[in-house]
Amino acid sequence: MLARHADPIVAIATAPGRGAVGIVRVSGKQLGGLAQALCGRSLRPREATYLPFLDARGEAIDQGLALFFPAPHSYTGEDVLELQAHGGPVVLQLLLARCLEAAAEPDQTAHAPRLPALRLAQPGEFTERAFLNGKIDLAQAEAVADLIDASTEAAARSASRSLSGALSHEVQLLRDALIQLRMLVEATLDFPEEEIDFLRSTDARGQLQRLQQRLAQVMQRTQQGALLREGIKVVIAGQPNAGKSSLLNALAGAELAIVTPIAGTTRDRVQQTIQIEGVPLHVIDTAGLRESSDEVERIGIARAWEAISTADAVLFLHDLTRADEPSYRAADAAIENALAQRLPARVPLIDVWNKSDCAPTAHPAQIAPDRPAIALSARTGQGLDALRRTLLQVAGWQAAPEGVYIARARHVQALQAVQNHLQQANALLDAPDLPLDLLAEELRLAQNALNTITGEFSSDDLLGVIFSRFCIGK
Ligand SMILES: Nc1nc2c(c(=O)[nH]1)N(C=O)[C@@H](CNc1ccc(C(=O)N[C@@H](CCC(=O)O)C(=O)O)cc1)CN2
Ligand SMILES: Nc1nc2c(ncn2[C@@H]2O[C@H](COP(=O)(O)OP(=O)(O)OP(=O)(O)O)[C@@H](O)[C@H]2O)c(=O)[nH]1
Ligand SMILES: [Mg+2]
Repeated sequence: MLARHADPIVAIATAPGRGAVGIVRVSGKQLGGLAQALCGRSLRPREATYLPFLDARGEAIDQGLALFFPAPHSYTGEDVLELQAHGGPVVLQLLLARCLEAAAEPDQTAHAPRLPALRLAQPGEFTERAFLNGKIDLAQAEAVADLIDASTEAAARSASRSLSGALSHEVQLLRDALIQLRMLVEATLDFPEEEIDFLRSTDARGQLQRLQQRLAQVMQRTQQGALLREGIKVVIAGQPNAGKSSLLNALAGAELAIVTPIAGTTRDRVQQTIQIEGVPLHVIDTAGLRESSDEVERIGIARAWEAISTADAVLFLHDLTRADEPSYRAADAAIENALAQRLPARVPLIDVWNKSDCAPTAHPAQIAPDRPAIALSARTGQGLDALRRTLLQVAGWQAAPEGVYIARARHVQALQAVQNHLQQANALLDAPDLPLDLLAEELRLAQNALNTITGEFSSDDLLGVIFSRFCIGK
């Protein structure tokens, strides 16, 4: 463990600015002396006490509630002292400074060895300690941040489920089954003469297959959770004047991008995150695609292609009122070709025929039979709901947010690694000479990958990345 984890830490736990109540929180070993110095008395464990918080001269900085959670029964698993004061930024700064000062005073009550000095907490450090002290696992610690960051009810509820251990529990069940299987294989390794018969008679294959099925279910649910947290990137592309900016504005319900009848209006990408059934969609409006001699417009078009190449889904916009013009169709066909070259096959393309309010026929010509096509009017809003439904569908959202737990791309990737190792293991079981040591190794790697989710197996780098994105005081 790193040395910094031994330091006592302090931070303002409440959001910056004025509030009804503000909290200064301290975590560390043996905080009884500090509590005594600030509160003028010893505190009963886990009991709110109304008292003055004292400065060095014994004068009250504020009157508030003090709470003392002796280790290990606290949020962090260490001693935790909470000073719940009036929520003014100056009061809280004074209390924070007083904590640092009091901790630096020599302790008159005991001849105890000098403790490490109290210091300001880094982002996420309280929660990191909760993780390091086994109060919560890594997936739960991530859920704490996701709960705080949640911008929709669906995101908040699913983060709360993960915080309660829903994802961790699924991972635990997978791990138990994996350990059973590993024990079987490792036992066989010890008795090489009987190996093949032994392994076959114990239904190792059946166990592995059941494990793979269960993994597939967990992956599916975890993908939903990751979708809820991370959303997808939807790029609106097409010829100038098709109504791309109008569509972005209609989806966002706000006049974000400039709309004019002049072809080539948009140059920069305009991005807005919208929510559909709680799923975040990062929608990007781009410059109209065409040959251009205008320097600024050419840069805009290059940026449009950059956005397209990193999209999770592309809305290919067409003007329904011009669908019968040969030159218009030729220009669309040229874009179609370029898209086919630049877009990875897995990225869904949706044909959107705009301006249905002005078109003689409400139905678009189907460009390709194997992809969704929608007619709508960005101006009147007709057809937008159908587009929203289609977007959720291509995102892979399976409705019913009840029961979804929040997850991250990192969790999905870990499960994919587990899946790959189990597939390897399956193939080895079929190999004629059954290379037991290789089989055992694949299962061991599968377990390591699984353990990265809950943090039993993790690097300091990973922890650094995860906790540094928290807010200070959390
Ligand atoms: N005032 C305050 N409110 C808060 C927190 C806090 O630290 N302080 N939290 C912080 O983020 C969250 C609550 N999380 C907490 C988690 C565990 C324990 C705790 O004392 N756990 C003990 C005892 C458990 C029990 O009595 O059942 C333990 O785990 O041993 C406290 C808060 C949200 N609200
Ligand atoms: N009738 C009708 N007109 C529309 C609709 N959507 C957009 N328009 C009009 O079409 C013109 C172009 O709209 P924009 O949204 O600026 O088109 P764009 O695709 O962003 O154009 P560029 O930025 O130049 O690539 C404007 O005059 C809009 O008012 C629609 O649904 N119906
Ligand atoms: Mg535009």
